Amino acid sequence: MSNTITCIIPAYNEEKTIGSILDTLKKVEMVDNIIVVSDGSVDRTAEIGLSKGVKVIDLKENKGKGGAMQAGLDSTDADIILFLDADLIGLTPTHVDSLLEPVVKGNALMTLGVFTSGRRTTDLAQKVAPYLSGQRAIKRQLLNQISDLEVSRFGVELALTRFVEKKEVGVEVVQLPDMSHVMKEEKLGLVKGFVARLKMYWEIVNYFLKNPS
Ligand SMILES: O=c1ccn([C@@H]2O[C@H](COP(=O)(O)OP(=O)(O)O)[C@@H](O)[C@H]2O)c(=O)[nH]1
Ligand SMILES: O=C(O)[C@@H](COP(=O)(O)O)O[C@H]1O[C@H](CO)[C@@H](O)[C@H](O)[C@H]1O
Repeated sequence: MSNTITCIIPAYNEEKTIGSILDTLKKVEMVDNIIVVSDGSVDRTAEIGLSKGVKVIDLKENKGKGGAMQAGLDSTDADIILFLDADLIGLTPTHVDSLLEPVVKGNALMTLGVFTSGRRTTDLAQKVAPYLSGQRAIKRQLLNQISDLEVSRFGVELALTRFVEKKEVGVEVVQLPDMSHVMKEEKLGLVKGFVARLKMYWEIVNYFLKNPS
């Protein structure tokens, strides 16, 4: 069976890291298309995406992570979607292959990537809450059944996780060695970063409160 694979990268002001992620992705044979969704970025994120020759959706207003992911989905009919964050450090083609293979081979409908042996802080966060990871490959047919991604903001990972749990769908957890991401406090400074972190937690809790079961 032939599977088309599109990688969607929601990106909000990620000019420092998006370029190297795209360089890595372009080396992966299995990936047919790459879409960067610049989520109201005010830096060079969209420009860098275009300079790397990938499709860029340049949202004029910030819709939140879930909204950016949905905008990417609306513009592709690929059978398998790979979601990656735009602030990854240490992404290699092997990581990408390991996220895709179980879904391509039909051994899982979704994979979930978890950082290991990267940096202590980011490893720990994913150990505590692996289901919040932004690195996943997932069959399109599943995504079509989830109606509220667009409005979920940072609740999007919870939305995906709860959906697959409810449907009792096969999920494979994939270890992503030596990978990390740039933390909010590193991107924005201690105070603004911490405020952004609280806002993210609030968006996750808010999604949970609105969707209690
Ligand atoms: O309003 C937003 C907030 C975040 N993101 C993207 O979603 C991913 C994960 O967000 P972030 O890096 O802030 O979360 P962290 O990985 O630090 O938890 C990154 O690619 C962000 O650029 C987005 O598209 N819109
Ligand atoms: O690991 C975490 O606790 C958070 C926050 O990361 P940082 O505080 O920026 O290191 O990041 C994850 O959770 C977000 C919300 O579900 C996801 O969108 C991110 O992709 C994921 O890395």
